[in-house]
Amino acid sequence: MTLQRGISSAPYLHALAAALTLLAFVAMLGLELVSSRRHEIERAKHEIATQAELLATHVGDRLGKIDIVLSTVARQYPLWAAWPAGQGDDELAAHLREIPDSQSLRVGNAQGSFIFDASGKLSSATVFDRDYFQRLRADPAAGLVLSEPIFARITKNWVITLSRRLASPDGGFVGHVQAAINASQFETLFSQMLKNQGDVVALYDDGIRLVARKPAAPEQLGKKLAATYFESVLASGQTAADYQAVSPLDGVERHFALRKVEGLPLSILVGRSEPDILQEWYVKAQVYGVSTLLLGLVLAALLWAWQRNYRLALRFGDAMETAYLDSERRARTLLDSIPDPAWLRDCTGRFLMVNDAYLAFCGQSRAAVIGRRLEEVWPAGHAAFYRRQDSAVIAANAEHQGVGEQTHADGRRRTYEYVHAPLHDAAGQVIGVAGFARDVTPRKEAEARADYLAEHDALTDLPNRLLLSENIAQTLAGAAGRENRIALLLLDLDHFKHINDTLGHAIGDQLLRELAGRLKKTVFDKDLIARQGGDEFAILVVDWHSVNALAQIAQRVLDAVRQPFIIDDRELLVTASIGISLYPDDGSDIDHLLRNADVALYAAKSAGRNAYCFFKPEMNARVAERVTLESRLRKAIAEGRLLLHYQPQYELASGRMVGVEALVRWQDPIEGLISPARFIPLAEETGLIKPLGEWVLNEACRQAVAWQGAGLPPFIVAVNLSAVQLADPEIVAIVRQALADSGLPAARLELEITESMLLADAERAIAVLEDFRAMGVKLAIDDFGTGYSSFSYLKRLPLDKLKVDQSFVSDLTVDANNAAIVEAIIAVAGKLGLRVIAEGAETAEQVEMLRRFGCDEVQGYYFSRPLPPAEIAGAQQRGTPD
Ligand SMILES: Nc1nc2c(ncn2[C@@H]2O[C@H](COP(=O)(O)O[C@H]3[C@@H](O)[C@H](n4cnc5c(=O)[nH]c(N)nc54)O[C@@H]3COP(=O)(O)O)[C@@H](O)[C@H]2O)c(=O)[nH]1
Repeated sequence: MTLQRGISSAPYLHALAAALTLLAFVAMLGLELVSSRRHEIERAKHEIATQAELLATHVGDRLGKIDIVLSTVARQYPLWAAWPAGQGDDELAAHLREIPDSQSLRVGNAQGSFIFDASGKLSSATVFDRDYFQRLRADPAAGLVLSEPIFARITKNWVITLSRRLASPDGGFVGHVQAAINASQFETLFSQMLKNQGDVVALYDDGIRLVARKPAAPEQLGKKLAATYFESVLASGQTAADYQAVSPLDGVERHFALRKVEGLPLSILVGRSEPDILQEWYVKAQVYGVSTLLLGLVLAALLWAWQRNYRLALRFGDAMETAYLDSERRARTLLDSIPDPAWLRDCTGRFLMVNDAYLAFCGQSRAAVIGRRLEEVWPAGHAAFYRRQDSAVIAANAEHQGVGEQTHADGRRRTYEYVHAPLHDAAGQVIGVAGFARDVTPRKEAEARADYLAEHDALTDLPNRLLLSENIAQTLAGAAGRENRIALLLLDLDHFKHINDTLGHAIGDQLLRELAGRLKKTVFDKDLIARQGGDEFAILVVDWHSVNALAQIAQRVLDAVRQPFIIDDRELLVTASIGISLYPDDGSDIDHLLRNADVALYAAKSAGRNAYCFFKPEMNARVAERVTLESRLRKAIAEGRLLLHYQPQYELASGRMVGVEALVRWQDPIEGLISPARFIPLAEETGLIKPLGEWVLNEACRQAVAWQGAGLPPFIVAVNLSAVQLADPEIVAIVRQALADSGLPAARLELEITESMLLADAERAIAVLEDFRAMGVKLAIDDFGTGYSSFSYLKRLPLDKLKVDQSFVSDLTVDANNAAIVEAIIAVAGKLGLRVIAEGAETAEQVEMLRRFGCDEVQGYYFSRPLPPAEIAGAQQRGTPD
């Protein structure tokens, strides 16, 4: 780019140079032409001068011979007077033969008549009137006299006569001797001298009369030339002159060479016009001009072609450069779009090209890398490593792939997969190495993470079922034949589903995470804790020595679980159940240990939860029974084999039946009535409690309205709500619908809720209870005293009644502690404005003590067992025994 911009003025310089060259050439040609013109003119002048001199000499010679003859005759003529007639003619004829240029030789007398003639024939013509005759007659010193060209009267042609005076011994004029030269002889002679059409050769006498001329000018012959330079030359006595003048004869300007004929009154004038002189020069000038023109045209054409090619070349160069830059930009863009380092190095390890990722990788600027050798970019160790790789690729002329670790410029240790490939030129020679390194750290980490997650639980980061199995297998393999034993504790949270359903999975997950943390702190490091899935955890305890120790571990775990969890500012109380199986007593492989721990877990759940159980072989039978029971219960619900019994509740003060508690019964065709204590926990675990509980609610409301319709006085119907039901988001709507469907006033429905249900998620429980209260439904806490409710907490609940758990009532009269607890509950309830009902009263003593404590209501076998609906009227009428 820079180069092209730098030479962009070149076309103008070249044009200038060409123009100057052409100008110089033209100047040179001009000078040469001027010089040659001058030379041509000089040469012509020299030539015509030479011609004039030659002619003058030649004419002088020829006329001189004639003059010699004339002089001889003139000298001898006095002798002729004695000669006989005719001898003079013979003498003249002999002389005439000596001068062939003369066509005649005659002698005339003093009167101008010819008296001798070399031809032997005398002409009668007289020349007395001729100027030359008069000059000869008048001038004794006339010498040779030439006539003007005259038309010969005898020979009838143009002649020039040469005459000499014939004198008597006393000098008197006696005549003249005359030779005549045919004027055409001069023309013939002159024509030999003519080189150009415009050349002129003329012979003038001293009177500047034209004697002969070529080209012929007959009308001018004998006439005096108008005053010219010629005249002044003769006048000055010069015998030679070269000059330039316009001919008065034809008006043509010529260079003239004037030469006097020596000894004769004649002058030769040779003239040549410049156009004739310069004929060749003109051709030359034209050739030069045309050459110059052609050269100019050629130069212009070459220049044009050169410029055109130059511009084409420039455009091509621009296009090439643009294409190259585009190509390079595209390559760079492509290269830079690669998020991983890529580079090209030559065989000396010098960087040819790198992408942005490479610069980030090495932490250098582009300027610090491009054109630099490896050692200038990388520390010595790295550079040597890369150089070895390059050398191997160059030597093998083959691609090489590998994986390596490298510290990125940002300081992070990264794993790279790299490819090195030989770089070839067009001839296939290796000229360098192309490299590409992909940062596979995330993938490697992901693979490591995947490997980890394959054996670990993502939520709690505990080993998962797979790793547990592997550990058990390994531990069992190591334990075989050893005294140390292995125990598997399977832990499951009680009512965890309730927490998930009511508080959401995020809270449930957080609870599980925190639980995992607690479990880890509870057992030894050598013991393995794994999450089996859901809310089920396994603890592999190794090297235990006694069942008691295991029991302590289990209890420690249960205690840890029971500690309140604070999650999202909520206090959550949960319990867990644990099943324990022992190696090798309860199984010699993983599957048996797991299965039997699960059976023991179920036993712990069945035993009331918040407990641990060691596996016992007979538990398997119970599990089998449980499976059977579940399917039968489903069938019973579907077939309507459930029914309700109602246990009366009496007010101690009045002895009136003030309410009944609805208690579900299962009328099995084989077993008869099955206790809810057997199937309610199963229904809760399987979810069957929802349809079952809804049925109980609807049936109890319907029955209450039916009693009222049958004329019984109004009394309350208490219905048990399980934890699963309370967690149902639809529970408020279900209750409202039951009241609406039956028409039972809300104030006659009492819902019994256990303490533990409220404690699991107090905030939500309070909200639901508020909804019930708003509806007008009465609320009672069932099994009160078995939980951990504080009085401050109780105050927040919209309750109507506390139902003292029958475990306190049954020992009331024999256990002072229980009595104290019951008395305290009744006292506190009184302070909170709550009514108290005691359940499980079986004896009059118990009733009496409860009355003394101030208990409001009593329910128990002492008054009545749960009764079919039809018997409630009787119970109502009977009232209390006392
Ligand atoms: N969620 C629901 N739970 C229910 C429903 N129906 C019953 N149940 C619960 O089942 C458990 C066992 O009930 P059940 O066998 O009916 O026993 C009740 C009474 O028969 C018994 N009781 C009453 N008085 C005495 C007594 O003097 N002695 C004695 N040994 N037992 C007595 O107590 C049970 C009533 O308990 P409670 O509910 O706490 O008031 C039991 O937990 C029932 O709650 C149902 O529809 N839904």
